[in-house]
Amino acid sequence: MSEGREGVPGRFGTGERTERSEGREGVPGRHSMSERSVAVRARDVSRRYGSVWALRECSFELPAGRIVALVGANGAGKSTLLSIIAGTLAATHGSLLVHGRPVARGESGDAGSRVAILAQDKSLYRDFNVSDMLRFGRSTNRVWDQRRALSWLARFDIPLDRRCGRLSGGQRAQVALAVALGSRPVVLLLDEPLANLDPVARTEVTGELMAEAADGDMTVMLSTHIIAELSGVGDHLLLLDAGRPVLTGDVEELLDGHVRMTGPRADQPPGPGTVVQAQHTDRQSTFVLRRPPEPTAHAVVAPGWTVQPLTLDELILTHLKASAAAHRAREAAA
Ligand SMILES: Nc1ncnc2c1ncn2[C@@H]1O[C@H](COP(=O)(O)OP(=O)(O)OP(=O)(O)O)[C@@H](O)[C@H]1O
Repeated sequence: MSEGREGVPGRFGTGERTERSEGREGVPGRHSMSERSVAVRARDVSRRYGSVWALRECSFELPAGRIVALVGANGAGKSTLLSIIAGTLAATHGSLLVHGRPVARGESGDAGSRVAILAQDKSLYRDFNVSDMLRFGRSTNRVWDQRRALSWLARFDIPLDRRCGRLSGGQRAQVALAVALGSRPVVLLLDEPLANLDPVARTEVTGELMAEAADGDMTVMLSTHIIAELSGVGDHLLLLDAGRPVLTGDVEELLDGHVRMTGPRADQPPGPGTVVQAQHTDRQSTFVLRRPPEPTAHAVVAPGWTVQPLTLDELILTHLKASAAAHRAREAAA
């Protein structure tokens, strides 16, 4: 047999549901989720490799039944975080709950907290044909939904009798996804899985995944460092920079909660909110503001100032720049 398995499946922990939590990390969202709707809750999760901190004090909540885009530059800690959620890697500090249950390494799981991870190097058994891969999925998972796996493959015209080694990279990604979906995970983690798909297939796959998530109350978390790939992919965002979450929340709410204000040179913006970025010329100032949640605060626009919304790309890049500046300031102060 050639390669190792792809990220077939799951992991799971046992334990009790815990208290409702309010904690938020980085930049807060507008409301905290009820216990039932939280798929993943991380508290101060950190991971060190030797002297390198890949993740530092990550605290966040991810909603159930949604598509979460995990975004960050190369080396930001995305794969490390996904591996910790999957239970294939231990955190150095902190706690992580999947549907209220602690993630523990090496356990076979219960149905309430099954996590499937599709890693970047998703190798299938090259000598297996696609049907063999499904049989393999059935034999290695306590829960197996053959119909779901088959229907995914049919939707994307993947021939069942073709050996995996003879499939294109994109088709192999589809087989790996079918096997992962067949294990009926409550959380499906996709580590840059769409890289081999062409843009049309990528849009189709993410659309289908959204439908699967909505139907089955499954949470999908997919990582990418390509911001341009993001559009329409996720409805919830977790942005990592240098191992720390710098922005997390519902994409629409985040977009709604930020504005760019441009006007005459000023030290402070004319409206309320947290300044994420300030840029000045001799005559003009531009502020990106995170607005406070109160609706009344939205109305304030001073004479001579214009207020514009941000695109998702702009929102992400602005927060990444702000995070990098804060990082430099921390280092300078140390
Ligand atoms: N096994 C390891 N040993 C030592 N350092 C590691 C190891 N795995 C990851 N790192 C380091 O931890 C940090 C985070 O890596 P990680 O792979 O989680 O980032 P990533 O966001 O997934 O990156 P990419 O987008 O390039 O895949 C990086 O500085 C990386 O070099």
